[in-house]
Amino acid sequence: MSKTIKLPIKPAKTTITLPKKAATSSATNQSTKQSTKPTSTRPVAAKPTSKFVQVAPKLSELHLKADSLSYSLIGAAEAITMVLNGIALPQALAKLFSNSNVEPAHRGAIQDLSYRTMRQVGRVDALISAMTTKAPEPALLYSLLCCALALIVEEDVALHPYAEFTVVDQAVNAAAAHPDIAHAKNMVNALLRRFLRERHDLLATVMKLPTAQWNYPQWWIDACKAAYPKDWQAILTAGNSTPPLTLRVNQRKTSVDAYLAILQENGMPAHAIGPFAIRLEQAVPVAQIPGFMDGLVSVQDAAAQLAAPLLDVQNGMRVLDACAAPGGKTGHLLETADITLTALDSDPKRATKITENLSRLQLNAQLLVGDASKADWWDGKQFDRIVADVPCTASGIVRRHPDIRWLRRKADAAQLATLSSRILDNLWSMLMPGGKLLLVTCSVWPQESEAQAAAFAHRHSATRLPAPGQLLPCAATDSDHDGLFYALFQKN
Ligand SMILES: C[S@@+](CC[C@H](N)C(=O)[O-])C[C@H]1O[C@@H](n2cnc3c(N)ncnc32)[C@H](O)[C@@H]1O
Repeated sequence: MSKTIKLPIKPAKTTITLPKKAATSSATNQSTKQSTKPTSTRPVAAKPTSKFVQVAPKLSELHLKADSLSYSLIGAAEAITMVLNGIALPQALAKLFSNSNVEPAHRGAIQDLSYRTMRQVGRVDALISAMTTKAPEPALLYSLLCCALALIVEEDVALHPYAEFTVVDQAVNAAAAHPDIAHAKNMVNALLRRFLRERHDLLATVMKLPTAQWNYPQWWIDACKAAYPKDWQAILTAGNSTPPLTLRVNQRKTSVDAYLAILQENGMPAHAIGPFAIRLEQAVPVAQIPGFMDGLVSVQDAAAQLAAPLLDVQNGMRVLDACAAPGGKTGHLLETADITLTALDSDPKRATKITENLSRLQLNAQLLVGDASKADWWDGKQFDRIVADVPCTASGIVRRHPDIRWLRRKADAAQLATLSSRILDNLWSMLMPGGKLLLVTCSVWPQESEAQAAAFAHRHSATRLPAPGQLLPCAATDSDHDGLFYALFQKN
């Protein structure tokens, strides 16, 4: 059954596309006909930690105004360069912000630009390739071109957030301000102006490449087509959309109707999209969400909100949330019934997020750092209910993490499925007879989801209870959610 998520796991560190060819100013002046032959995008293994990452001047040391587009462009280019070196975008941004003391007020613009660029990497990479004869170097130069092109790549100029010539000027200023790429400011100017002159022809040429058309690596497009021959285009399209801000109402403190009224009073249009789910029409920082700090609501995708009701927890039960960080489902389970909950995660840093979330919700759980495929953390008392929100490729949440598709490798799904099957087998022995185990993934790859569930049920003669199965990512106005998989098992 195909329908749609869960929270981010750490993407594997290694696989992004780095340019094989670098730009030269003279190359940018070649005619479109000569140089716009479509070439495939260039997924190659990431280079080891680059010179840039180690020695680049801090953003704060560049002579740029922090509220200028040049500053955001070079900041985003630095983040994208880290992604090219295999670092996940959220970590890259966190590193950039702390290393360069970027003021909170200026982080949003860099973040938006970085995410926008990651959603367009396949296309802008093909455009750079079409306009150059060798890869722009250093990587920061390539990233700056990607960020600038991402702002002007739409054919429909009405969709551009800035005037095109402003983007060109600010990108040139950004290059000029950074000692590593100042030498290439004329090339930046030439390439971007050439794009503006020849946009139509250049786009018509590169859009023949699936990687440029869809903004995914070729292997990903092929895998999606093979798994979903009818739905692959809709799935890829949903993965390129900007996700909404969806809230989960804390039923211990308020109701959907009461909270919608609070939002209305605060001039924040929103509507219900699930039993506890509310979608805000306009995303805002969490600090601006009424009652967020008091635990009235949490941020959680609508599909992820299905876990707690599916697990059917009752007062007094012993419940294990086996891969719990940052605690989205932990919080929801505790909001649902008076249970004794153990929240386990193998990553100590991520586990601290569970504490933060539960303290905001004023709820309690036993927090453990440990490996769900082992039993060294277990007290030997079986659980009535277990959630196994296992580590996966996160292929169902690429709209929230547009870098994942470029960081993942084709073989990751099989490797993660092997780890998850060990976790599931181990957890099954910790479940009471008659108890229920919920398998969750935020993947759309069958080997991590339905094939995993079927093999597990077969190995353990487990009864499969009704569950949504594969929810495909969906970005419609009436139904908006990530791509999650749910299978529910009962121990006989
Ligand atoms: C998809 S996230 C969980 C999201 C969480 N359930 C929520 O709703 O907020 C998967 C989690 O599994 C954890 N993990 C990975 N391998 C693990 C293992 N062997 N044992 C326990 N946790 C693991 C990761 O650190 C990550 O936090």
